[in-house]
Amino acid sequence: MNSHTSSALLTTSLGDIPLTARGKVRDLYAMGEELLFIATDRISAFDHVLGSGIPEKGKILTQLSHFWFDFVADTVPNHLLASPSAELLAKIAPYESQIEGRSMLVRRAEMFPVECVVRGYISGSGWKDYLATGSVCGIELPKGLRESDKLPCPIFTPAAKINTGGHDENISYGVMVDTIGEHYAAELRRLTFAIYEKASAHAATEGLILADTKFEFGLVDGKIVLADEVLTPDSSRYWPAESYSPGGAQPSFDKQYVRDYLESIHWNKQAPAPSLPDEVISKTREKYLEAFRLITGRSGLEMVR
Ligand SMILES: C[C@H](c1ccccc1)n1cc(-c2ncnc(N)c2C#N)cn1
Repeated sequence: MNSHTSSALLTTSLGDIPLTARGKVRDLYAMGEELLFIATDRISAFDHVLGSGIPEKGKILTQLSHFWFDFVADTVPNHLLASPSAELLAKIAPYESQIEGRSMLVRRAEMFPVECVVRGYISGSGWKDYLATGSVCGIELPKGLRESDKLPCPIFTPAAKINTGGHDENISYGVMVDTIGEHYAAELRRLTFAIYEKASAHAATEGLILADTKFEFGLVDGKIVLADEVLTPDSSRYWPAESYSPGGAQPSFDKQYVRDYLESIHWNKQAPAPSLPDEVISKTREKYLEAFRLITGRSGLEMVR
């Protein structure tokens, strides 16, 4: 059993810690006010979880989240548990070897039902909305933009979480205000821009364009905290600056080998997701490690925490 299958084997609980939420590539277990956030080695592409995992992907992305939580800690507090209870540590001890480095112990937060997306470049669903309406989330953009163009300034483009596992729905800031109130909407927008400014500047020093990213926030003891994973290649678009060329979709820093392979076999997206050749797996793992090294400045995958 390896880590991209282990969470499948821990489908409903980790010992007697019940599964509380399961995403395509992440699992969340809950014990009272303490949660265990596990990143698996599963990889998704074109909204499908593929038949092969990427060894250590969960660990690499978890260590990236730890790095970024620390990097922006003076801007926003986060949901990481400063001191997990002895009871929780005892409960997860039997699984430590499976989840070491790819799990975060976090505090239960009252999550805002909004994904806080910030875009420095026009791409993905933002590009589709721009083509259709000339705007994104009600924000009118200059005419004549090309796909992947850098925007005159970053834009805040929230999305409503769709629990059915479908695509989240881009909403206007006004709808966000109606949903969570003006105070929290304004504060989450401010924090989103502040974090993006710091993170994109750091990424740029390492030759990476942070094109866009998605944050999730919650309330712990009435205070806003940054939650979920943060600034990982799964929650962000990272592009290599050296090959940046607006006018079309940019190569994904981490998933391009997978995408190219799936295109090469003319995969019918209605069919079960295929497994990946060893070469695609190993090259993709190398890209995740490269992102880790560039962003953290660490040569190996020694744990941040
Ligand atoms: C979307 C995400 C998710 C993660 C893993 C698997 C499926 C979904 N999620 C995060 C929470 C959550 N709830 C309460 N407190 C928290 N600190 C967090 C966090 N992070 C609920 N869902």
